[in-house]
Amino acid sequence: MLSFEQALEKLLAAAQPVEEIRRVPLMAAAGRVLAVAQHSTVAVPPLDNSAMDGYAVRTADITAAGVCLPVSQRIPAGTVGAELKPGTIARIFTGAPIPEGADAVIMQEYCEQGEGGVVVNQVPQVGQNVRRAGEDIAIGSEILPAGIKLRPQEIALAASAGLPELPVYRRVRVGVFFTGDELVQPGEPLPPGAIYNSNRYALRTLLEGLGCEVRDLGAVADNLEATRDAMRRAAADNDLVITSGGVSVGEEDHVKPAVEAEGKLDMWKIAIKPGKPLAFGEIRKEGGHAWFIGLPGNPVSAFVTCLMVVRPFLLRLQGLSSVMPRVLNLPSASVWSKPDPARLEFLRARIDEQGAVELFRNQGAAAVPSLCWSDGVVFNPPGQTIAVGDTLRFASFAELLA
Ligand SMILES: Nc1nc2c(c(=O)[nH]1)N[C@H]1C(S)=C(S)[C@@H](COP(=O)(O)OP(=O)(O)OC[C@H]3O[C@@H](n4cnc5c(N)ncnc54)[C@H](O)[C@@H]3O)O[C@H]1N2
Ligand code: MOO
Repeated sequence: MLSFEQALEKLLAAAQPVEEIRRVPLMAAAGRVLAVAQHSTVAVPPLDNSAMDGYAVRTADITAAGVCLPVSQRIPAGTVGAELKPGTIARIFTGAPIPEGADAVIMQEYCEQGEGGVVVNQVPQVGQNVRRAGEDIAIGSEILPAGIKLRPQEIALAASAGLPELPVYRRVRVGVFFTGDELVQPGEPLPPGAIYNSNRYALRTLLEGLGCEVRDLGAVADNLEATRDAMRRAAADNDLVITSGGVSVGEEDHVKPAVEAEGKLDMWKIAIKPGKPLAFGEIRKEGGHAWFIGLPGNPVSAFVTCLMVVRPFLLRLQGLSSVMPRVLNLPSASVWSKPDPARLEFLRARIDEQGAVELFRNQGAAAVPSLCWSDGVVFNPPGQTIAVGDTLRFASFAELLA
């Protein structure tokens, strides 16, 4: 058996970011992966400006509270004032540039109308309520590193530096299909011995959520010719082909022989639960190959291995530099007395209001409700029992599915 770390190491050693890079308008860049680091060609803010509505002053003119000074100009945001005459103050608004000669802004709450001017009821400090040019973004500085997924906040940062478009990696294309004579689609009647094809729905929505273009070939007849044909079609336009089922030791399935006939296959046993059997390989196509990953058929196994094993591989194809989920150390609210002696368990769990981890009672490899009830998974090392209060390593679905 491979350890979880060994399996990831092998996968990540194979994965390279897709080669094509395209420039897309900023508005279309959310959710994409930035291919080239970005630097700001402007300072933000561009000029020293006021953080408050009030009066721009020369601090030397106001050595005691109660001084009355004439207002020599008015500076709304979007305009640039003249040099501030000594012995005067300037009406100024939030975001407006500080006039030459002024070195502080007094909030209007500390000022009142006086005879022939404004009475200032505060002694200002130099720099008070002044936002310095470049204090948020220095000109020429790197604002976005390559290899990050662009969220609304990164789009905002690019916009504030005036960038109209960004270079992103092309979306990764994944072909999926499903074999198994027992599978029927939701909406169809369920004959004896049949089950609904839930993996199709799980994997397709999960992969789309991770930013992939998914080509879904649907259910494929359970014979070698149809499976080989589906492998070729799934590989043709795509970077990666994913199937579920037929990777264990049974003889009924055609996924393994189809991949062997159309490319190369490596059968792995990974010391994880759920999700021990996994097929990794490649399918030949014009000009190269598509990667192949065969997930186990059990619905929870397929879902969890897709998140824990396929996801890092996929993120690397997408061009992301950080591919492992953040793991938090949290106290357990549950007991776990029957750990697997040899495999790392991914236990479905949720976080209670105290921030403690509760384990779902049914950790079976087919129990889809465990995924819905949970907020994420606990990484439980082989043979480790759990008592209330023990520290658990937890990764959240909120992060794994985004
Ligand atoms: N003798 C052994 N038997 C099994 C072993 C083993 O080591 N020795 N491993 C077990 C483990 S672990 C898993 S996981 C499964 C994986 O089996 P396969 O990947 O070959 O999957 P199938 O046999 O095709 O299906 C397993 C299970 O999942 C259901 N299934 C399949 N596809 C779907 C789908 N699209 N949607 C919903 N459910 C699906 C299928 O009906 C079976 O119930 O093997 C164990 N056996
Ligand atoms: O470990 Mo299998 O993946 O039982 O479900």
